Order: sequence, then structure tokens, then C-alpha cells
Amino acid sequence: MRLEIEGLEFSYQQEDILKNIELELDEGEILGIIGPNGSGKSTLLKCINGILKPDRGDIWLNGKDLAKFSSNEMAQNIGYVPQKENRKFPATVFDTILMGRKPYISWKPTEKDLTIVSEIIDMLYLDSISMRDVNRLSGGQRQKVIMGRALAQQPEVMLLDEPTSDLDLKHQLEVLNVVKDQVAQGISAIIAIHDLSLAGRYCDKIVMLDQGRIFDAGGLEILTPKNIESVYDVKVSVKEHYGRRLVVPEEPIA
Ligand SMILES: Nc1ncnc2c1ncn2[C@@H]1O[C@H](COP(=O)(O)OP(=O)(O)OP(=O)(O)O)[C@@H](O)[C@H]1O
Repeated sequence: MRLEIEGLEFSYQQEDILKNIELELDEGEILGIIGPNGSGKSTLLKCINGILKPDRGDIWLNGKDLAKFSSNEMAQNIGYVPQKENRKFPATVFDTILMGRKPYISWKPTEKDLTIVSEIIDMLYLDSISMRDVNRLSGGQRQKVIMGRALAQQPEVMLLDEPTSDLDLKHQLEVLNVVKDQVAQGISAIIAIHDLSLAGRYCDKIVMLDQGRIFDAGGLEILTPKNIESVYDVKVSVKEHYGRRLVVPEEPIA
């Protein structure tokens, strides 16, 4: 598995949002996209998923142009967990995750589809609520269900937009551990994430966005006080803690 983005540009109406985005992702890697509010993280994920059409540039998955993928091919290869999803019609947790199997189902789910869904429900600790209506769940529970639906697609690449924003500490770790386990089994993931310490713990690579441009990219070594202060306007300390990077915010820069 290899994802490459070359010279990607995107604008909403007349406003340029993403400028000259380049990145590469290999199997077994988690890439963190970080940057302040409005820097273009969600827009970049939506361009990769084909929800938005870039003005310029190419996205290649295993050497194939993603722009030419059918919607079924897209769903079999790219799993997307949006920041928020407001679904109005009633559906159980089980059925919502089963929807992730749609690109593989011809007219009715097979035993295999049902087994995959059950396994995901176990993996995400959703067993006790598997028959509940998703509209009656907490924000965090719903976020896990949407992630389960993306996992059911068995994609090559998972795109996760702030997957931990609604989750308490335990559920943050549970969800990111599931991502890490899945990636270890041969997929890859791109995570837009605000928590820089979680990024420093789970990501192999980082792309730091600033106003739609890549400010810096590389391994965890780019999580430096200098970079973070330039992009976020906040003084920070960066500590090494058992081989992880912890980013501790100190003061906003006036
Ligand atoms: N539908 C839209 N129409 C016009 N402009 C938009 C639209 N969606 C986002 N934008 C603008 O695009 C820019 C990038 O937004 P985006 O949501 O990608 O940022 P982000 O880094 O994900 O932010 P956050 O951390 O707040 O989620 C912002 O200036 C935003 O106002």
C-alpha cells in the first residue's frame, strides 16, 4: 500500500485553502495532520476521500489515480471517519456498522459480512449497546460507531478527522489503540488531530499545516517548541517521556 499526493491545491469558491500539498504514506504508517483551527486539515481529508475535488494535483493509491476510482472502489480502499455526522433516521449500532459492508454486498449480507461486523463491535467494546439506536448514543459512543462503520469497509487507508475529540481519556486510548492494531495488520491511517501529545504517541509521521500550506513534515522530531510556537502562537515545552513526545502548552504568544 502506498498513497502519494502531489501538488494538491483546493479552493472553496474564490478562497484558496490548500496550497501545494505533497505527502507520502506507506503501509503500516500512521500520519498525523496537525495545525490550528482552519488550517485545512478536514479539507485535506475530504480531498483524499473524493468528497471535495481538488483544483490541481494528483492523489495516487498504489500507483492508481484516485480521481478515477468508482464510488465502490473508493469505499473499498478509503475509510473515512468524519468529525461530526448528523444522521436523523433511526438505525441500530449493528446496522450502522453493517452499512460499511455496502461496497461488498450484492443484495443481502453474507455470514462473512455479519461476522466482520460482530468482530468490530467486540473490538470497539460496543457489545452492550449493539442494538441501540445511534441517535440515542452519547457523542463519544457515536464517534466509535462511525469508526466501526469505516473499519467494516476493510479499507487500505483510514482517514480519521479528530477521532478523539468527543472521547474521554480511556476511550481516546481505546480508539487509537484500535487504529494502531489495524495499521499493524497492514493498512495505514491519516489522522487529523489537535492533541499534540497523542500525535506524539501514536503517529509515525507528521504533516504540520499552517494556513493551508505544509509548514513542516517528517517524523516526530518536527514536534519542536519552535515549530509549534510558530504555527500555533503558543509557548510550549516538549518533553521526552519513555520515548514519547509530550507537548505541554505554557502561554499564548501575544
Ligand atoms: N464549506 C465551506 N465553504 C467555504 N469555506 C469553508 C468550508 N469549509 C471550510 N471552509 C474554510 O476552509 C478553511 C479550512 O477549514 P478546515 O475545516 O479544513 O480546517 P481545519 O484545520 O480542519 O479546522 P478545525 O481544526 O477547526 O477543524 C477555513 O478557513 C474554513 O473557514
